[in-house]
Amino acid sequence: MTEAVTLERVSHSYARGRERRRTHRRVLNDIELAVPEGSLFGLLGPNGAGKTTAIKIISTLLLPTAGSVRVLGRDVTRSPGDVRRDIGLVLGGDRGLYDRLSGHDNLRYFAELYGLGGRAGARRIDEVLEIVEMADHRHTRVERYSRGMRQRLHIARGILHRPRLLLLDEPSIGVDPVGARRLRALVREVNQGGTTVVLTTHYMFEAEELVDRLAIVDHGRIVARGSVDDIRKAARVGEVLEGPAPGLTEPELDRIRTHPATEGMEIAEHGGRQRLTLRLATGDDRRVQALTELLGSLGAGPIVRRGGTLEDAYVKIVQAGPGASVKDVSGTPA
Ligand SMILES: Nc1ncnc2c1ncn2[C@@H]1O[C@H](COP(=O)(O)OP(=O)(O)OP(=O)(O)O)[C@@H](O)[C@H]1O
Repeated sequence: MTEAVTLERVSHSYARGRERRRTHRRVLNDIELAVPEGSLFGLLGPNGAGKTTAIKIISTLLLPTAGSVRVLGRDVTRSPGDVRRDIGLVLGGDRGLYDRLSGHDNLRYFAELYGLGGRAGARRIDEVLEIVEMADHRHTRVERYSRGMRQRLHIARGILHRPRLLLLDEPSIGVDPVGARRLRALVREVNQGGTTVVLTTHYMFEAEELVDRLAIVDHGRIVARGSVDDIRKAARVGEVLEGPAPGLTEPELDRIRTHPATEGMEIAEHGGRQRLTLRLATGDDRRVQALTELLGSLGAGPIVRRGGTLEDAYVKIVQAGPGASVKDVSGTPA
């Protein structure tokens, strides 16, 4: 399988201060990453982990302090211009569009920058406006667009020149659930059209629904990588029991915590109500049944039994900290 992106021992430090007082802060540390061509790849991690920095390095906006980065077979340091022609970049936030121009005129401006003028350019603009379902709003000024519409226009701009690789930094941030669902469908469609996609997100269900491979970055290091299933298995998040558990006393919670079917227990407050999540130590139905009955007798319920989610795995991995070895949590190498 050919790789669309490979990072080998990539590190990056930002400089702070001036001249003799200058210090360097390392925010990426020996990153190894391989994104297969055609895949929809997720880069996940807590705030400040280094995801945007990695996206900026892949897109040639930043030079890595150390290591080698190849994008679609080219070295980003030696051939940044060639790399740029083949990639689309959509950074989060409100930057990058001209508010006073209509969606159509924004795209015309960017099309000309890409050397896509004339009839071919006009046809391509119509095409991408259809793809992102913005044709009806083409003549409306961008300042009147909702956040979801802006994000769709950003993606339209990102795919105008038919890039082989599309980089999306938090595409659905701040977009309402209906808009976010449309965005996910759009990203999937772009990927199914043959474009490799690398996206960052804080929404685990979004990653779970969209990506076929992912890497979790924490404090500038990769702490897990593989498919969603690999990560769930490697983090050993098996099944969980979950449900409301109002007013349990400490001794009652202890009985639940020390039950042989319980591996871990979390209590969360939702709207003033306690909710219990129990990671199961075993798939043995009789033991799980006994635990469910204990919960029922203590007034907890209704209790639901479900498989561990990517979010369960992510929380476990990130809480283990960057010191935890990659091999403890990662599946097959990404
Ligand atoms: N231009 C810069 N100069 C100095 N430090 C920076 C710069 N950009 C980012 N950083 C720092 O580098 C670290 C990594 O930032 P980065 O934006 O890559 O993280 P991130 O994983 O994308 O975070 P988030 O999820 O919050 O967007 C952070 O500590 C951030 O403060």
